[in-house]
Parts: sequence; structure tokens; C-alpha cells
Amino acid sequence: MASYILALDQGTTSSRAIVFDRAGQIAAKAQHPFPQIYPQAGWVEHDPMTIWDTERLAAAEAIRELPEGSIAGIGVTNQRETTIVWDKATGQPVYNAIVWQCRRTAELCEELKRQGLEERIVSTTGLLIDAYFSGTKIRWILDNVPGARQRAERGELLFGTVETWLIWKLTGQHVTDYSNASRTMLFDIHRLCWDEELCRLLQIPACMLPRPVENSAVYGTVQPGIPGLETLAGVPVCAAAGDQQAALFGQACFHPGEAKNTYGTGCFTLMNVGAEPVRSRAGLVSSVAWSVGGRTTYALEGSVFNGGSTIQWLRDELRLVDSAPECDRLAESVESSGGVVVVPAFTGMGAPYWDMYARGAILGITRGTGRAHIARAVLECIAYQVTDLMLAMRQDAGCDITALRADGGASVSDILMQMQADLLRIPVDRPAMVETTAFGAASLAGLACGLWRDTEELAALRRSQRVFLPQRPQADCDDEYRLWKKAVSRACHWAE
Ligand SMILES: Nc1ncnc2c1ncn2[C@@H]1O[C@H](COP(=O)(O)OP(=O)(O)O)[C@@H](O)[C@H]1O
Ligand SMILES: O=P(O)(O)OC[C@H](O)CO
Repeated sequence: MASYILALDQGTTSSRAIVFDRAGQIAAKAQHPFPQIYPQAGWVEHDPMTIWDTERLAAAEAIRELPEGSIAGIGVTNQRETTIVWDKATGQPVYNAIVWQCRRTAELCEELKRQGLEERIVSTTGLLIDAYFSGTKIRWILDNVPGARQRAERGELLFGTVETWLIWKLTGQHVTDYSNASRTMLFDIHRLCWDEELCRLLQIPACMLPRPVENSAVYGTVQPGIPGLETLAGVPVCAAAGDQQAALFGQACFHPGEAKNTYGTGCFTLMNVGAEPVRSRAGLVSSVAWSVGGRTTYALEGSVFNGGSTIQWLRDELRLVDSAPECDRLAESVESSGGVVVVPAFTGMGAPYWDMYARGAILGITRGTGRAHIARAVLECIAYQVTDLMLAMRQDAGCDITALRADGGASVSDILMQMQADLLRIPVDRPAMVETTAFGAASLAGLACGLWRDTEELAALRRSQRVFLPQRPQADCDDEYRLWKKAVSRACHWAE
């Protein structure tokens, strides 16, 4: 009997596939990393065919041991904003995928700001004007790939973010879900449709855009004859969501005020704000979290570009530690960072500062500063940045946030989780099942194909592995946070 869900989790550095059973437990999984392409400083690309091949292989490996007919439905979740344009007839991409981190359209964004479009874009799309989002990346491809604009205008080219590309490869349908569409800078998050005027202003032909759809619905079925996926032919692809929104769903943040942070390479804090988007005054953005059964839920989001990557920098560039767990042990060997503050503005600062010209800094060093103090300051700077986001959320939403759910690679660090609880003065809750992104996609798919009844049933599947409660005196934490804010002010506008 079909009682498993396959989640395809296509991330920035690897393609993963995870099979979940009805109890929300992992039955099988597979993962394939793939190369990053850096054609110039600040540019980041992926090969769309490699994205598809690695995801297809991961799926084939994950289902290999399962009897035929056991997958009830497939959910797709993905690195968001990453932009692919391909030929409708041949399926050939016209250019590499332009990755969310890519800064090549920064100048075009400055131009849009000079044209006074900021208010129009914020009020319609919930986003700020930034090279992070897909709109200017599509425009770049149309302006720079010979013949692309004419072909797009003739209706020969299709655009998609990564879920659109994968669903098109699997089913032949050209769709995007509302949560991913929300990240393009072209989507009206209130009316849930493309904004024709914004498309015109950005010179993007509407005929290349996918059809926006809900997050939990049958979009199509897997086509026969896909190598490695032959046994999936006819299985419905019935959910899609951007990876951060999927993690919010997978963490069972179903009620307004519930929030999660993913501690990965970067950090992404999302809070469920309910049935209406919240206009941020504090440097956050608004997106559709999900839309299920005609009911749309919105999220406030803050993204930090460098979180766990700061630990990697300590390991790979400074070589102060051999591994992330060693960083934890070293940080635990001292009681405090001894006044040292690290500001990891390697690529500027994201939310809530949005300063492209900020650069990294280590401040407060004295003759007594050792590697343990710096290791501790690195972990602290991750917790400080998430504190910045949570305080901005509290200000925007005007409500108390009573707990933070944590996931992502760096959430395994007990010391980091404890620092976070001390700074925020609320419980930080780490789940037993850490694959929250994939589980979010699986949950949305399971709702569409009847494996789970409703969100209450899904919420009951979530188990905490450990809840970290505030322990240190609040006055000490507040003093240290003030020092962080002072350090950030020194690092901002540095490269101007
Ligand atoms: N024991 C640990 N302590 C602290 N950080 C860790 C630990 N293990 C892994 N990390 C961090 O987790 C990050 C990777 O998280 P992951 O969720 O896999 O990232 P992504 O999905 O962004 O590629 C790395 O930056 C790494 O520094
Ligand atoms: O693939 P991840 O986990 O690094 O997530 C990337 C985000 O979706 C970018 O917005």
C-alpha cells in the first residue's frame, strides 16, 4: 500500500531525497553534493542539468529498497530565488542557474531604487529591492544571453525557480507555488498573482512565467521513462514550498507568533504572522508561508548571510579549529569571550541592517585574547544576529514571541543554543527529527494525498529533543548584546 511520502530537498550545496513514513520518521535518504560555479567575484551559478541529475539520482537511491507502489506522493522543496530560464521545446537551459547569493544585479537594483520603485515593490511583493531576489536575475539573462529576449517574447522560453524546474522535469507542468513566487519581486502577495506592471517595468514577458499554485495540491504525475525513477511513473507531485517556508511548516509553526530559525550556512528566521501579511518597519520581508485549501498564511522573514559559515571560516581560513565540534569545545573552555566581538560581515550585512558595504571585524582584542575567546565570539555572533532578527520581529508583529524552534546544521551545538536562549530570554526548542525542511514538504504532500488529515495531526508528530531555557543573568546578556550593536556600527559602511 502507498504509505510513504518522498520529499525532494534541493539545497544550495546538495540535492537530497528523504522518504518519510506515516509516523513522520525517516525510512530512507540519499544526498548528492554538486559543484558551485564562481565565474567572477560575487557571482554564483549552478548547472541546471546537474541540479536535476543529482536530485534524480538522490530520489532513485532513496526509493531503491522500497517495494514498488509504496510512494503515495512527492513534495518538492528548494533553495529559493535561484533563477533558471530554458527552452520550452528542447528543455535546454539558455544559461546557468543564477544562484540566490549572486550579486551581479546589484547595480540594476540601485537603478530601480533611483527610479523610486522601492515603495511600489515593498507594498506589492513584501520584499525590498535586492539582488537576492529573482526578478533582476531573469532580466539579466534576457539582457545578456544573445537572442534570449526575442525568444522569450515569442513564447519560446520558460522561467522557473528550482521547484518549477524540477516539477517541469518530473511532470511536464509549468507551475510555481506561492511561497517560491513570493521571492521573485514580481508576485503580488496580496492578490496571489503576478504583477503585470512590475513585469513590464522589469521588462520580463509574462508568457515565460509559471502558473502560481497552492502549496498542497496535485500539480501533475511523474512521467514514465525517467531514468532511475521508472517505478514512480504516475505518482502525484502534490506539494512544493521554498525551503525556509517548508522548515516553518515542518517545525509545526502553525499558529501566529510561532517562529523558527534555521542555523545553516546562513540563518533564516521566519515567524507565522497569520492570514494577513505584516508590513515590516524594521528591515524584515514578508512572504507567503503557505496556502492550503484556499487559506493563505503569511510569514515575516529575516535572513542573515553568514551564520555557520563563520565557523567554517574559523576552520578553513584562520585554521583555529579542525572542526565545528572543536569550535564548541574550545568555546566551552572559557567563561566568556573576554570582551571580543566578531562581526561576520564577509558579504555585507543582511537583515535587519541591509548594508552591502559592511565588512567583517574582530573587535575588543587584548594581550590576553586567545583562540578560545575568538571561538566563543564566533558562536556568539551567530546568536546575536538571530537576536537582531527576533527583536525586529517582535517590533513588527507587536506581539511577544514565546519560543524559538531551532534547526539546521549548527543547531546541534548545545553551547550555541544556550547562548540563544540566554539572549532572547525564551525557550529554544530543538526537535528530535532535524530534517524539518524535507518534512515540511512531505507534510504538505501528505495532506494533499490523504496520508495526514490536518495540521493538528502533524503537530502531534513533532517531538522536542531538548529545550534550552535562559540561565545566565539578563543584565549580563543585555550588556554583551549592547557591545555587539556597538561593534556592528563600527563594521557598517566600511567598504563605501
Ligand atoms: N557541531 C557543530 N557546532 C556548530 N556548528 C556546526 C556543527 N556542525 C555543523 N555546524 C555548522 O552547520 C553549518 C551547515 O549547516 P547545514 O544546515 O547543513 O547548511 P546548509 O543547508 O546551509 O548548507 C556549517 O556552516 C557548520 O559550520
Ligand atoms: O539551500 P539553503 O538551505 O542554503 O537555503 C537557501 C535559501 O532558500 C535562500 O533564500
